Amino acid sequence: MPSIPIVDFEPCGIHHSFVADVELKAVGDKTYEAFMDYGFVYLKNTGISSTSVDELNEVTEEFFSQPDDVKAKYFRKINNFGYDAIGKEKLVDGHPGDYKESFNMTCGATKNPDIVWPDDVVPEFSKTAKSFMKKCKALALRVLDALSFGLNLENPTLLSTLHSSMLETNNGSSLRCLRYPPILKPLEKDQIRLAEHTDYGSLTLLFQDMVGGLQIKMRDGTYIDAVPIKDAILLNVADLLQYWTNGRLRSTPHRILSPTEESQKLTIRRSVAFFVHPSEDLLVSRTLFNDNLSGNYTKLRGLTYDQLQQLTVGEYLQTQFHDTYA
Ligand SMILES: O=C(O)CCC(=O)C(=O)O
Ligand SMILES: [Fe+2]
Repeated sequence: MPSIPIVDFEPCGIHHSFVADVELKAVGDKTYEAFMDYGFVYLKNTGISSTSVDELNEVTEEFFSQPDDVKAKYFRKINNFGYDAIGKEKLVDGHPGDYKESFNMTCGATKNPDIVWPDDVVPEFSKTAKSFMKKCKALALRVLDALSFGLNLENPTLLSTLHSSMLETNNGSSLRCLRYPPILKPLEKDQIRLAEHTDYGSLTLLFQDMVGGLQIKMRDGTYIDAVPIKDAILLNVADLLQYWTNGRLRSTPHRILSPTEESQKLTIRRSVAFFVHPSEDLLVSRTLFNDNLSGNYTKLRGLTYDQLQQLTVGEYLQTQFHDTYA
C-alpha cells in the first residue's frame, strides 16, 4: 500500500536564520520526488510548533462556538475574508455544499481597513492569526527555495521571489481555519465533509489534527489516507504550480468523506490550511520551463489554453472563487 512520504525538514526549518544551499538541495530533492507521484509530503521539524497551531485553534474554536447570528456578522463578503457557514462552499456542481465551517483570511486583506476581524467576540483573534501567517510565510519561502533546487531551476531564488509578496495586498495567499462539526443527523444526499478538489494556487501547508479522514487520489484513481502524524505538517502542490512546472509536480485531488461509525461522527475535526499564492500581477503564462505546453495542456480548471494565456494570477483566482461559492 503506497503512503505519503515523510521528509525531515529540520535542516531548513524556520528556526534557522540561514540555510546552506546543500541543505536546501537535499530536502528539495526529496520533496520533489514526493511531489511527482503523490503531490503531497509530510514535513517534520519545520520550526512551526504544534503549540502555535493549538493556540490558533483555540481562538478560532471560541469564534466557532458563538451562536449563528453572531457568526453571521462576520460572513465572508470582500477580499475572500471572513466566515463561511456549513454548506457554503460547493466544490462539486449539483452536489450540496461541504459539511464544514471555516474562517478565511486573505493575508493581504489584513491591510484593508474595511475588513472586520471578530476581535470584539474573541479578543486575541487577529493577533494570533497574523502571527501564524508570518510563520507560514517564512516556511513557504523556505519550501520554495528547497523546491527550486529540487527542480534544478537555473535561478535558485526564482520561486521564492515570485511569491515574496505573500502577506502584501497584491497577493492572494490566505489562511483558512476549518472546523468539521459533529454529524448529529443524516446529511443530505452526496453531502460529505470536504468534496474532492484540487487547490488553486502554488502550494498548501496543512496542519490537521489527529482525527483523520483526509484522503488523496492516486493516479490510478484509488484513494490513500493522509493519516495524521503528530507534529508533522502536510504540504501539497496546487494547480498553478502543477501548470508552471508543466506537470512535473502533481496537484492531487483530495477529499474528506463523512465518517460512518457513530463515535467518529460525533468527533469534531479541525484543520488549518495556508494557501500559498504567487503575486497577483504575474501572468499565468509565465511557466518555469520552456517545454511547449500547448500540445499536452490539460485544462486548468475549465479554462482553455488560450483563455489562460491572457490572465494574470489575480484574474485566474477570481474565476475560481466565482465557481465555487454560491
Ligand atoms: O481540512 C483538511 O484537512 C483539508 C482542507 C482542504 O483541503 C482545503 O481547504 O483546501
Ligand atoms: Fe484542499
